[in-house]
Amino acid sequence: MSQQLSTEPVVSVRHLNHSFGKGALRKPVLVDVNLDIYPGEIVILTGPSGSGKTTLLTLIAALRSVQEGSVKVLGQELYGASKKQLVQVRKQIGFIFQAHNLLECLTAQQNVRMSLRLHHEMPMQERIARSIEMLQATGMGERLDYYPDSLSGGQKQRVAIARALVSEPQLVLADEPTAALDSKSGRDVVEIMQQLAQEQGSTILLVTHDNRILDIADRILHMEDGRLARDTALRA
Ligand SMILES: Nc1ncnc2c1ncn2[C@@H]1O[C@H](COP(=O)(O)OP(=O)(O)OP(=O)(O)O)[C@@H](O)[C@H]1O
Repeated sequence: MSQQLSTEPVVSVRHLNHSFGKGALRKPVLVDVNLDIYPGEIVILTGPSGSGKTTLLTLIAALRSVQEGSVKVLGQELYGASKKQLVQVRKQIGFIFQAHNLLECLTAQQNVRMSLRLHHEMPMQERIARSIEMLQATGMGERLDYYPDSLSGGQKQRVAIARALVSEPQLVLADEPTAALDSKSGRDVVEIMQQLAQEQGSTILLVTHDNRILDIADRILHMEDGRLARDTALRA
């Protein structure tokens, strides 16, 4: 990706090591991980269960502390960063998880609008308009006022995508977004993610076991035993 080499990476990881447990029970989970992800890339992180994918994703998400090495996200070094700095980074990331984490007491539209609550400068009318627009873009325009318990798994995941993307984050992190879905719904949700991210110029890092969606990636990173074993470019 020659044109990207001159661009600053959105995510840059150097010599990252991570362990769980202490003393004799200490278990290394990530071993000397190095990677760069550039603006606009869709990168899939795959590998066997227990290979460290979620641990790596949560470190990049500023959801756990970096023990050793460097993790730079959107220009901020996370090693040694303060709580305030970590919160600041998290605010700029869109999250999509397997368990969509929608608030059951809020409608689809209210769930999406929640994502804009930190945008104090944005008038309420605009927040509402953007939330509706994003739900329409994910094919949920007919169900704006539905509560999560009356939506199917695929529909909930579409709401979760709308919620993650409505603030136009530079970085979207997704952990098994299709795991709870049948193959058609799974394909649909990743295609929506791909299309919206392309329109917004967002970068996506997506952890999955789902071989049916690998082709949406620009690059596939394969983890084994805590190491990055392969880095395969699908599109130059
Ligand atoms: N909080 C924790 N405390 C102790 N060990 C943990 C913790 N979280 C994860 N582990 C261990 O770290 C290793 C890597 O876990 P991780 O969840 O990162 O793997 P994964 O590749 O995402 O797996 P899967 O595909 O099954 O989700 C596993 O052996 C797991 O048991």
